[in-house]
Amino acid sequence: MSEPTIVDKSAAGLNARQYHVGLAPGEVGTVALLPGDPFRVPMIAEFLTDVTEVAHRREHRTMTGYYKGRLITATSTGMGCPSTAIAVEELARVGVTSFIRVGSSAALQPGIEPGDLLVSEGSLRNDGTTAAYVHPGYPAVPDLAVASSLTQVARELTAGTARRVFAGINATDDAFYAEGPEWIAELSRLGILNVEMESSAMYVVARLRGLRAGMICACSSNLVDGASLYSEKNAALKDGWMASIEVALETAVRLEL
Ligand SMILES: O=P(O)(O)O[C@H]1O[C@H](CO)[C@@H](O)[C@H]1O
Ligand SMILES: O=c1cc[nH]c(=O)[nH]1
Repeated sequence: MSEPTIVDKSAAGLNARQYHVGLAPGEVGTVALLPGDPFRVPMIAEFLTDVTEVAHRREHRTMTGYYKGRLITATSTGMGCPSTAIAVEELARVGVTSFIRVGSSAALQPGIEPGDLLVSEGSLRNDGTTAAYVHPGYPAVPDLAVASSLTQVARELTAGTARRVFAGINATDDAFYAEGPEWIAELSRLGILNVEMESSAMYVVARLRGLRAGMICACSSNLVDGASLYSEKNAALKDGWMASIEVALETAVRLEL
């Protein structure tokens, strides 16, 4: 029997239109904002001029446009680490070098309200995707300059408003409905600020590929204060998303990402 010809995925399709995101080199800029939800990509486009919808395949919708003269790309990751890792890998192949996730996330410390802003200083990797890439002890961390700028800009843009800014370590979970009371209490006891489902994959893939990444989320609920996704205060989330998008765009401009 002849030897099998094993495909090397790290070499296949490098300069091609990418299989999942549907983008080709030259169609995007160097910085991408990454919301989870495809319906939030047009919310980012509201801040941009000369907007083009470049592609929409599966959960990955992409629009480009200009913010203060800088070409910005917005691509949705879908929910969870598997599709986020694919989006980061494929966006990197077509020219993106910096990623800022603008998401929603549940708070794990008391006193944080829906709509408040949460900047990530690192992620507890409770996901399966990054385990496929790296050793269990490998850290999932943002680019330090990006994280620090997100915090600084968020504080500046929210000064004098009711919206507050928190910075700290988040958790990245795989299973939204497996977050039971014991797990929530354990994360809170460890001082974890908030939980979401994508950042660990974005951070690990970005570090492995020599790229920059950061995350700013709007608080969607508070799992230790009884504010669930189904509570009335959730209306504040949309304003929080818009605020987080503006912070990410300003960061892209200031750091020339
Ligand atoms: O609103 P997005 O950015 O999707 O983020 C959060 O919302 C989803 C869960 O409701 C997960 O994707 C989680 O990370
Ligand atoms: O993982 C997540 C993300 C948002 N909200 C939650 O309750 N859990």
